[in-house]
Amino acid sequence: MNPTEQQCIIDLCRSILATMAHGGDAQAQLDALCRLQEQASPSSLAALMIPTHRGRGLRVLAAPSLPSRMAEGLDGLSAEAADVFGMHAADDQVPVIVADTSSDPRWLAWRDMARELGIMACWSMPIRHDNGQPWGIFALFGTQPSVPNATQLKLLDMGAVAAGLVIHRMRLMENASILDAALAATTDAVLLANPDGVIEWVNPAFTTMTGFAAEDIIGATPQILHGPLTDPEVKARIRDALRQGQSFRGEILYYRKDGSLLWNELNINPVFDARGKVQRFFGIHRDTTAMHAMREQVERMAYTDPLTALPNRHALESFLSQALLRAKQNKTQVLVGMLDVDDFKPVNDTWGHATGDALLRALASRLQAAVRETDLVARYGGDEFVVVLVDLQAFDDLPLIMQRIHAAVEQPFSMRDGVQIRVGLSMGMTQYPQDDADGEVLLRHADAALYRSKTNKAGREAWWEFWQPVALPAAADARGMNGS
Ligand SMILES: Nc1nc2c(ncn2[C@@H]2O[C@H](COP(=O)(O)OP(=O)(O)OP(=O)(O)O)[C@@H](O)[C@H]2O)c(=O)[nH]1
Repeated sequence: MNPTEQQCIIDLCRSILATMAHGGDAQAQLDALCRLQEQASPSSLAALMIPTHRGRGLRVLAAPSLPSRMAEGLDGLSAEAADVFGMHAADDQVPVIVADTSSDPRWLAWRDMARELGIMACWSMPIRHDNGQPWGIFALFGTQPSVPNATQLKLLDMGAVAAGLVIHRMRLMENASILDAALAATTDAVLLANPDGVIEWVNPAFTTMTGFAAEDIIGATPQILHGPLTDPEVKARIRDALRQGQSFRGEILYYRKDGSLLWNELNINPVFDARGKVQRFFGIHRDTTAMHAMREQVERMAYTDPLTALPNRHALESFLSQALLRAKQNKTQVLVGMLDVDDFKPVNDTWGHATGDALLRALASRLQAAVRETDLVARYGGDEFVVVLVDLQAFDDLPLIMQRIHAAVEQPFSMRDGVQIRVGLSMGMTQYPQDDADGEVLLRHADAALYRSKTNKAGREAWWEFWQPVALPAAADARGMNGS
């Protein structure tokens, strides 16, 4: 290669590098690469062609100097043409030189078209991806039959490599913009954090979901979303998983920017670099607040009596077993009282079921007001209620508590249309640990005591009855108490 040719290569190389370094529009760069080839090989026209979407034929990607008639003629060339240009050749970067399209047998099928378009020679160089897949071809069409000299071949080779880089960048940008569009369209919030958990990027749905704009949160860590009710155990699980470069999937309670609660189904995955080191964490957040509220409501309903809104029998059983456990630990006593309204049936019969319902509701709130917050009043069914009095050190306060409970029925119930209704109350009681340690047994004892109280309703001295293994007539006096 003589000094002039060497200089020519150096000049083109510099021009290619300048074009690449300039950045900007990929199409403009490809056009510039075509023009540089044309400068190096006068009386030739350059075209960059890439496979069609289905990969069978060819379409023109850049051909700034090609008359439109020629570009249209080349656009959509068949798979066979792509082969002739060397696109699928097994060897890497081997040019295909057709010195004379009118006599070369490889151009037989396009001879007429070539003559019509004035393509008399064609030098083409395949452009390949790292994985060997063909990305396209860089072709120079001569208006006269000709073969390239060594310099021209070298320049074509360099042009093809540079075009490959630009196409690669184009593909990356296309993929990135597809990804951007998908992330912008999803209703899931997406977050990208560095290995230290510092947030680097969030999508628009993240802002919609949390109220935090990108500028509020970029540079912070997801702890900005935590609050007093965020489960520390879940936080620790996330921390541990990420520290070990593992994924995390689970539900966490976050706080929106305005302080409102946000239940989130969280899916965090590490993104590794080529050496297997965590490079980023990719988090997808799905808002489960509505689902959570619904679940809580269903759970509440399962534990709540719909008429009085008191805890139901199910809730009573779990409360009682917990209360007994605590009482065992703290060596305190628990009292279980089963209450039944006296002569409630006539209320329904006289004033109607709706009035009966209203009375039960009013009685429920009076009973609830009569006990401490830590105690429990539950509706057991019909006109029956259960009180569980916890943390009793001794039974000294019992007369007072009983008085307060009975006070619930001492004032008449004011119903619609000025109707005043009075009812009585009966109660059967049992106590932990004296009578039993099992909640179910204690409830049975209280029921049995209530039954005895009801049986003696007409002639009884007290409105309540303690459970006794054997029915002793002076049960109340034996415990040193007097009923009202
Ligand atoms: N309004 C209303 N009535 C109910 C409800 N559940 C049960 N009852 C009625 O409550 C009454 C309870 O029956 P009892 O306890 O035998 O009737 P009682 O007149 O209170 O009899 P004693 O308890 O022996 O004084 C029945 O008439 C049931 O129909 C309810 O949710 N609403």
